[in-house]
Amino acid sequence: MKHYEYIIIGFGKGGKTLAADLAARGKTVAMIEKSNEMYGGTCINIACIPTKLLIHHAKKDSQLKNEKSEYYRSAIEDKNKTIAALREKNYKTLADQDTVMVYTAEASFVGTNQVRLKSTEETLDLTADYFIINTGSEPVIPPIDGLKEADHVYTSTELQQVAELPEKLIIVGGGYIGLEFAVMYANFGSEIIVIDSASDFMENDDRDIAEEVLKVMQDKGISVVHGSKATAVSNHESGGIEVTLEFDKGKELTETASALLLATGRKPYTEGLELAKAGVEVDDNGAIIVDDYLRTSNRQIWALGDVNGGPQFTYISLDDYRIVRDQILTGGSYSLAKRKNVPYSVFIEPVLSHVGLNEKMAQEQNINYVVATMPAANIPRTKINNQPNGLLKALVDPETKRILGCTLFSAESSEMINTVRVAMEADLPYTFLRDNIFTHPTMSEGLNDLFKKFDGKLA
Ligand SMILES: Cc1cc2nc3c(=O)[nH]c(=O)nc-3n(C[C@H](O)[C@H](O)[C@H](O)COP(=O)(O)OP(=O)(O)OC[C@H]3O[C@@H](n4cnc5c(N)ncnc54)[C@H](O)[C@@H]3O)c2cc1C
Ligand SMILES: NC(=O)c1ccc[n+]([C@@H]2O[C@H](COP(=O)([O-])OP(=O)(O)OC[C@H]3O[C@@H](n4cnc5c(N)ncnc54)[C@H](O)[C@@H]3O)[C@@H](O)[C@H]2O)c1
Repeated sequence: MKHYEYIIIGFGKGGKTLAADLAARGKTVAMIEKSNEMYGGTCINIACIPTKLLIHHAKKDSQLKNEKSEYYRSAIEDKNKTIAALREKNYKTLADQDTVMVYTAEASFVGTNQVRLKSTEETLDLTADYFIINTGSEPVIPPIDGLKEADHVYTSTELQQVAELPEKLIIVGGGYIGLEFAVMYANFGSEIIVIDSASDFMENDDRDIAEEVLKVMQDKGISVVHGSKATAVSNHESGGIEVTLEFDKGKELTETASALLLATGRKPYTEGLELAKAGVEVDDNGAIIVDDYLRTSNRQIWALGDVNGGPQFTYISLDDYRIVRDQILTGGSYSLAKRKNVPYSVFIEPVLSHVGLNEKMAQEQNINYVVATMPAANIPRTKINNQPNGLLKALVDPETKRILGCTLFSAESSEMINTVRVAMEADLPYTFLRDNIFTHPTMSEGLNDLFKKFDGKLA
């Protein structure tokens, strides 16, 4: 039976980065990926890269979109071409290493140090000294009557494969995927309804930010219904689908549409791994239980990325890699306990980015704060970009003058938020961003003005 020093299950961000590092040090590695359509993992094949490329295409000059169906089809074709090239590059990056073997097969544990690989051609057992599980997540499918029988019901992965632009799209779930797809398909020319079961739109965000986002979405013609669930779907005689929505505890409404997108969250993917045979425990949500060093209940096995139940972002899978790399290769001591201020960007229009606390969280945690807000339109660059929508907001600790959190709903906020995080991580006072030299005319210089607003508010 073939033996490796390391076996990595799943070609995700953390695992592939670790595999390359291990190979560079001459370690023997087996990378096991169950699908030849997924080399490089979720991000490059069905998530971040393809969706942001489609969002980019959707934003382009509307004159190009006279024939919106044709335009959409060509955007999907371009997306497919781009990710095929990325996939090949990712495959070669590992497969070309002398000490790495990429297996295209589904892995499951048969013992504490042994996995079984099943592909269409063969079944093969491998052993290793150490294992890294990096198998990602899968969509949560809500209980909706008629789902199995209805056509035109898609997850985000499936909808990206459909080259026909839906004339009208109902999106169940108003989280990251729901909002990004709503804006993207509205820009491609679809009519959009977003329904979410939460009682408030973007219920975890501050109301001023949520209201600003809602206003911008509605100005695009997107309808948002919160406190509502899809309870039943069926094929409609028009060729589309009929969706029954429940709202206000028991009231019902029927909508027809060309397609339905399910975007109600994602859960750790461990199906078929037979974790119990390796002594690896999972929690009630199906996430692999890990300690601060991402070690599972089997000390020879680590779990990285979405599968360990942490925040579901590619850059968190990469940060998980840093934790394991430190233990295996570089003798560092990075751990989950040291990870703070995880930022995020939701790629709507303008982009919504956040780091640290918002007012809601500060109040819930009884943390003293001073707040400042500023319309994005105050930033000169927005006159050039013609992107005046949005609101910037920051919280500062009145005692220490440190930044507690920041929400930027503005053009280019996905770049700006990283600057704010650096200031927070470096434990710099808010005056650092107030007085930092930013080039002009840029969106970043808006941070000077946002943080200047604290001057009169802080003793
Ligand atoms: C539509 C969408 C858009 C997103 N946009 C963003 C974004 O803009 N920015 C961002 O940071 N995050 C985004 N995310 C989240 C991000 O894609 C994930 O958090 C990230 O890709 C998870 O990476 P991972 O390392 O956990 O594993 P993955 O990249 O998910 O890799 C897991 C791999 O394991 C394989 N696998 C599973 N089981 C087995 C098995 N038994 N044997 C062999 N192989 C197996 C799978 O086929 C898969 O290739 C998005 C997600 C979605 C769905
Ligand atoms: N830009 C990014 O970084 C990005 C983009 C897309 C996805 N992602 C990642 O992918 C993950 C999954 O995204 P997502 O949008 O599926 O999940 P999510 O958790 O962000 O949002 C799910 C939404 O669905 C709603 N919901 C749940 N059940 C429902 C039901 N039965 N009916 C109606 N609404 C319901 C919830 O209230 C919530 O608002 C995210 O957690 C995120 O980490 C990140």
